Amino acid sequence: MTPSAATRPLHVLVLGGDGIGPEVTAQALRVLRHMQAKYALPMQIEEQPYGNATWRATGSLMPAATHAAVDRTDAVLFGAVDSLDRAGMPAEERARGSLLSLRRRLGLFANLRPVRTERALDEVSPFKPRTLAGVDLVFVRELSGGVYYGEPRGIERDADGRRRGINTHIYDEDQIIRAARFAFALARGRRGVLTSVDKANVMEAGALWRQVVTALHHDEFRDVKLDHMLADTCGLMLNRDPKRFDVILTDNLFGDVLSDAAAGMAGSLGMLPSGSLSVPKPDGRRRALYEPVHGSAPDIAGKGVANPLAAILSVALLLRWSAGVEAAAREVEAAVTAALDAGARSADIALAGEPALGTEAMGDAVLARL
Ligand SMILES: NC(=O)c1ccc[n+]([C@@H]2O[C@H](COP(=O)([O-])OP(=O)(O)OC[C@H]3O[C@@H](n4cnc5c(N)ncnc54)[C@H](O)[C@@H]3O)[C@@H](O)[C@H]2O)c1
Ligand SMILES: CC(C)[C@H](C(=O)O)[C@@H](O)C(=O)O
Ligand SMILES: [Mg+2]
Repeated sequence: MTPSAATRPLHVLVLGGDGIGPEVTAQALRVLRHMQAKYALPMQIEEQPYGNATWRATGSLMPAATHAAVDRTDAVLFGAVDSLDRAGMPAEERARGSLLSLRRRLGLFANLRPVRTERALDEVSPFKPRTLAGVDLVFVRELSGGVYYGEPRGIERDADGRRRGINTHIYDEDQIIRAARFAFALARGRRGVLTSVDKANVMEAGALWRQVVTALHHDEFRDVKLDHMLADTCGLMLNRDPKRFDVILTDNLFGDVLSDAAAGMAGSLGMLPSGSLSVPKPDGRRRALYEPVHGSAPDIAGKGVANPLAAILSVALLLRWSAGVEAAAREVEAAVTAALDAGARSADIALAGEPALGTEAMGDAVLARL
């Protein structure tokens, strides 16, 4: 019999990955271990190698031991992948070890990307303080489908020998319902407003998306206010009137692009965390993966200057969604705010001429407040 989630320690698998991934994850892990001790959380933490350096050393992006750990874990704490630095890597290895196959293997479908603004960073953001004040939104990015996974895909030659790249954007209604139900329920527990974002005007999958979300709203969530918005308009509204948003439900590709675009509000991509969830397993737990929204940042990797706050805030999401300890999650978020209020700044969120802290010193600034 599967031990119940209440009796089995939460297994957390740490995969630092590439570039700044290991640097920011090291700070996130310090915070996780601190909170584990402080709240006496039943948690088993395991680190495993993953990424391009692992491939160079072992011939595998994700060696067998890492694969096995993925199969038994409840929650992955992930750093970043560099999917561009893979010259010479066989296509099967890329596919086998990719972040997309990891997400699929874990059954992740709901990618939460909260965007909050910090008053201390008003000057850093290109937006006006009056636009930023009170921004508190969360993307629910559908993570299992769309153009990321649709078949056929590939680069082929047409009859004239010209190459063409092919990707296919597909959503079935079960995928839409699953993500939408999650997003409606989330909105119900927040300010009760869901904005569903699609391109129903040009894409059949978008038209279906809109129909399915509308029907689900009618059948199960009439107490939530539903708005539909085209994805390009959403891009505009995110910088004109971001306060109008509470929960934004959207597909895999639009969610990827729009969440990076929203990072400007938070002052830096180095500020945005994310958490991705599966449907509940038989023991009641959802499998999950927590990672910063940003990537491996090759331009600053190895210098010890990356901002670890997105990774640390991803730990807050782990504490909330996988460990179920809301108080601990809030404490981490409050410690980040307090560190910023006290002037702690990594280079990406420092004003010109302002002294900047390195990655570890930013971790220290948060830990000092926990
Ligand atoms: N989930 C992921 O692992 C993930 C996400 C996005 C991109 N990527 C991969 O990362 C690689 C690089 O992509 P990119 O450069 O377009 O995007 P990126 O997110 O790595 O970096 C974009 C810009 O933001 C800066 N930045 C990002 N995170 C930062 C942090 N924590 N502190 C300070 N500055 C930070 C970088 O220095 C860079 O200037 C690519 O191979 C891409 O596929 C991975
Ligand atoms: C690295 C890449 C596959 C990934 C995505 O597009 O999902 C990244 O951009 C993200 O935002 O997590
Ligand atoms: Mg992205």
